[in-house]
Amino acid sequence: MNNKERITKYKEKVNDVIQKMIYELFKSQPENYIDWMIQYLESVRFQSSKAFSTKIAIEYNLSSEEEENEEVDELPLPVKNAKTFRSSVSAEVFGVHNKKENFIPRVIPKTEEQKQQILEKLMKVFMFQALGQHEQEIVVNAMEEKHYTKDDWVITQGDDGAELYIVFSGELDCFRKMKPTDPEPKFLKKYKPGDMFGELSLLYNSPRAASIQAKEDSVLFALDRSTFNNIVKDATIKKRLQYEEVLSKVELLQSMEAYEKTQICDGLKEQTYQKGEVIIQEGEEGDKFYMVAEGTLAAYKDNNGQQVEVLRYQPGDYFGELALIHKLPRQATIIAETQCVVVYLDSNSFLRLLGPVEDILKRNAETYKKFIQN
Ligand SMILES: Nc1ncnc2c1ncn2[C@@H]1O[C@@H]2COP(=O)(O)O[C@H]2[C@H]1O
Repeated sequence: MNNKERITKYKEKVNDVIQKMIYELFKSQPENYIDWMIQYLESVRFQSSKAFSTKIAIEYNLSSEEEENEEVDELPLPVKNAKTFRSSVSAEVFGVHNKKENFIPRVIPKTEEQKQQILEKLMKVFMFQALGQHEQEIVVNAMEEKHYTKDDWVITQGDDGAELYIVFSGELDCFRKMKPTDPEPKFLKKYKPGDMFGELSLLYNSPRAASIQAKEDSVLFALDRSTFNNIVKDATIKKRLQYEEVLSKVELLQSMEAYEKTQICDGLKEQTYQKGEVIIQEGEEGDKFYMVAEGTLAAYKDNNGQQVEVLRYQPGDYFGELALIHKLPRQATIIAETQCVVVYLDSNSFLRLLGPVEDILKRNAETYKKFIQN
């Protein structure tokens, strides 16, 4: 490429950003347009960094023609040509258009019994678990009961999304066309009572990434975009961004789909240990699976009263799976060698979310079979 061509290409790139910014600016007409533009450009910088694309990494639409033959599950930025599924992610993701101050939550009348039933289901969904009582009440009040008969489509891939759903009763199937040219969508998963879906387009202001059909008569509770935005969206995005980086270092999870990894992020809890603190004690019952986010740790086994070091862990490593897979007592004591940050899943979430890598876990566990008591 000669210098003239380079400048032309450069101009195109700069113009593209400026034109989009002006378009968004005129659309929202903020009073303080300088602050708005700074915020917008920061969001674009964040958006176009590689870190961002792997972090948001929720591209369930398709990208450019060159990639047309690949199954893409990352977010291609910026938006490309008309042959693709619509893939834009609005600046709303970054809070530019979020006007929280005017939020008046909707209230759909319900009996106390209905409220209790909704709350019960809500508390099984990770992203609602951390809510305070007042926020829980707002969400429960805003939920709308919806009935679908067998074969009804609840969500159609490519549509705009206005609600997320929690399954109260019934069963639904999730399908997705991986490429616009696919004749048939691929079956992805089933949804049963207590499951949640339809959150992606609310989180990232993107088109529906998959289609969902009732397999039998089903009752769902729908939460509107405005309540979702004001109560759970920021915390969920923050958590996903924060932990996707931690999970990206865990080799075990590399074969998992981006969407499955986001589900793990939602379920993670975090704990810090000081140097010398015991995270797991040999012989005890185990109910958590850990991944190392920061610091180093070591595993010791008791050998006639002597503690013998058998393994070391660093960021990206995991431990605590044996007790959960094989229902064994803890096979080693794990101690923090430095100050450590670990993220963990409880045993139910571990068994549910790590199903796709169970074989790898079992295979890897073979390597320390020699340490396991008969
Ligand atoms: N692999 C997947 N990729 C994208 N969406 C998925 C996947 N599995 C389940 N879904 C759900 O399907 C929903 C379709 O609507 P949304 O894009 O709003 O949110 C999506 C997710 O809740």
